[in-house]
Parts: sequence; C-alpha cells; structure tokens
Amino acid sequence: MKGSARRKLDQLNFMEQVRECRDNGYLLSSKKIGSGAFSKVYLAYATHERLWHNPKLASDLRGKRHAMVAIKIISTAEAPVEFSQKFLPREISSLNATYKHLNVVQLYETYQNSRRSYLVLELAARGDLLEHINSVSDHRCRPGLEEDEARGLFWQLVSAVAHCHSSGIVHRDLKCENILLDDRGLLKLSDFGFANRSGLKNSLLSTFCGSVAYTAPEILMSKKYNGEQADLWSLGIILYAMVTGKLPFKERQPHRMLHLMRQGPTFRPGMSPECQDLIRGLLQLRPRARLDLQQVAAHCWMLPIAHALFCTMLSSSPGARNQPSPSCQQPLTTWSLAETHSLQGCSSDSSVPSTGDLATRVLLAQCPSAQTQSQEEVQGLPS
Ligand SMILES: Nc1ncnc2c1ncn2[C@@H]1O[C@H](COP(=O)(O)OP(=O)(O)OP(=O)(O)O)[C@@H](O)[C@H]1O
Repeated sequence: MKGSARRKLDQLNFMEQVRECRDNGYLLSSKKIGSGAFSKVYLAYATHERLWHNPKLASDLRGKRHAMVAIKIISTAEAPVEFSQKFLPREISSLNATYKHLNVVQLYETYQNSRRSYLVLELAARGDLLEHINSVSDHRCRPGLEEDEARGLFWQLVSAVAHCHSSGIVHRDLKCENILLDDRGLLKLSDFGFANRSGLKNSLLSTFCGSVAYTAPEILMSKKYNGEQADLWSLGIILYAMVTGKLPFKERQPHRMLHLMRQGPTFRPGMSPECQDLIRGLLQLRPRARLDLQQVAAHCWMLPIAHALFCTMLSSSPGARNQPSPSCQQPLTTWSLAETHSLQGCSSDSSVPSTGDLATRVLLAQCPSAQTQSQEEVQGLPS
C-alpha cells in the first residue's frame, strides 16, 4: 500500500477508535504513549458520566485528582488467533487478579467488538524504568542509579511482585521496559501479556516467555520451570541494571548466554558489598537456591527502607506517637507520604485493604523493641 493510502487508512481507523471510545465513555486523545506488537496505547480522559457509572475508576481517579487514563487498543482482527484467544484473555484475567496494588498498573475496564479490544488502564505517564535509568545516567555522567534511589524503586517492585505471586499470578516478562513510572514517580508494574496463573504450589510451566537478557537459565535450557522462581531471576537482572546501567549477561545465543550465567555477574568497583550479595542471591543458577521474596525484603541492603517504613507506621499510629522505639529514631525526611504509601503497598483509596505486610514482617523480625511496643498497632495490619 502506498504511503498516502496507508495514512488515510490509519486516519479512518483512528476516527473509528475515537468513536468507539466515546460510545464507552472515554475521550481518546491523539497522543500515542506507546505501542506493542499488536497494540497502541493512547492518552484518554474519562467522562463525568463514565466516572458516575464506574465506581472502581472513580475511586482511583479521585485519589489522583485527574481524569486521565491510558487506553490500550489491540487490533484483534490483525493479531494471530493465539494472541487473541490465549494471551489477551490471560493478560486481562491477570490484571483483574492483581487488582489492586499501588505498584501494579490497574485495569479499570475493558470493551471490545469484532475488530478491536480496548483495555482502560491506569496512566503511568513518566515512561519506563529503562528510560529513567538512561536519563539519570546521562545526568550523572555515570551509568546507573544511586543505590538509595535503586533501593526505593526495587522495594516497590518487590512489593508488586509479591502481590502478584500471592494473588496466584506469575509475570514471566519482568524487565525494565515493563516497569513504568507515574507522575508521582511511583513504580507501576505493567504488561501482563505473558502472565499466567501459578496454579498448584509445585506445578511447573514450560512456555518460553520474555526477553533473553532477563530470562532464567532453566527456561533457556528448555526445562520445566517454576514461574515464581523464574521471576526472582529477572528481579536480580533488573536490580543489576538499576545500579550499573548495564545488563549482566548480554548474548543473543542462548548457549553463550548460559555460559556467561555460569560465570556469574561481575561488579564495578564502588558498588556496595550488600547490593552485590543481594544480586548474587537472586542470580543463582539453581532455582531453589535463589532468595525468595521474603528473604529479599529482609536482606540487609533493603533494611534502610524497611526500617524507614516501619518507623513511619509506628510514628503515625496514635499509641506509638508519644513513645518512640529507641531503635527507630532515624529521621524519615527522605520519604514523602506517597512513597511511604507505596512502600506499604497501600492504595490511595482508603477503602482498599493494604497488602503491605512485607515491611511489617521483616521489621518485626529485625527490630525486637518495636515488637513489644507495637503489638496492638501491628495486629491491625494484614499478615
Ligand atoms: N498504563 C500505561 N501508562 C502509560 N504508558 C503505557 C501504559 N501501558 C503501556 N504503556 C506504553 O505502551 C507500551 C506498550 O504497552 P504494552 O507493553 O502493554 O504492550 P504490548 O503489546 O504488550 O507490548 P510488547 O509487544 O512490547 O510486549 C509500553 O511500552 C508503554 O510505553
């Protein structure tokens, strides 16, 4: 098809999409914020009428004080049947199963016709983690994020993945490009296109998913694998990318990649030994030897953040305000309220149960004086 004919067709298609969105209560803007293999993602606005009819959407956007959403439009007529019948339904059911956590992109609703499917998603307007790492690296004239910043983001990611796993979902495509940031700088895990139910505790998966650079060795070796343990490997790669600005193993050929993996990651001088230890703990060749999420959250590199969060929870609870724990008196000036909520995994909607038990459990183990002092406050949190 000639260029001008293609442009005309694109324009007609877009006008049709605008109409279909309007019929469903959204004003589609022409601002394209991303695209995937069979999808385009646009900025859109929820109408008053839509907000009135969709309490899930209304309660979330009320907290954000805007009406913007991201609409992912999938051209099901053009996509392979397997995509429309297998992966897309899985993406939708995984997003529904992981609703609602502050660090997982929210799916507000879907609508479809014979040609397209529409996913109305929470907007994460500040791009992805890869772009963020690259822009910070340029700014610092040094590859990678400061460890303090990496710690804050990584905690949010661990909290999001823990929420997915406890909801029975394995992501299977964890990578920097699938981790988005919103306008408050909060991390939002997205793209559940390869996600699956983790099913029975010991059931194994066999499909190859994701990008080679983030893929666990057992998958590259075409073995049956445990999805949760494979996600843990990807977390190790992401943490390495955050603090070094590079990928630890980079090879196109799986067998060469495996060779590099067996040698293990190398670290630049200046990286803290604690961070190196955490990365090594995740990048274990044997899946069962990898740290689990609880161990990651309790790792000494993570402690400053778990500690800060726990102290914030203590100081904001009425009983503890007058009686601070002697071991929890560090200033918390580096954490804003939004960050603290995120660390807790809480939603901005107070009616939603908090899933942020990670820090509480970690700190109760690490901070005995807090344990005796705050029994009552902590009992209020889900475990
Ligand atoms: N909720 C969102 N907020 C802002 N941008 C988004 C959102 N969801 C997706 N995007 C943007 O759109 C791009 C494509 O979205 P997504 O990764 O979900 O689609 P995909 O079809 O699964 O992509 P791929 O084929 O690369 O796996 C993302 O890389 C991101 O830049």
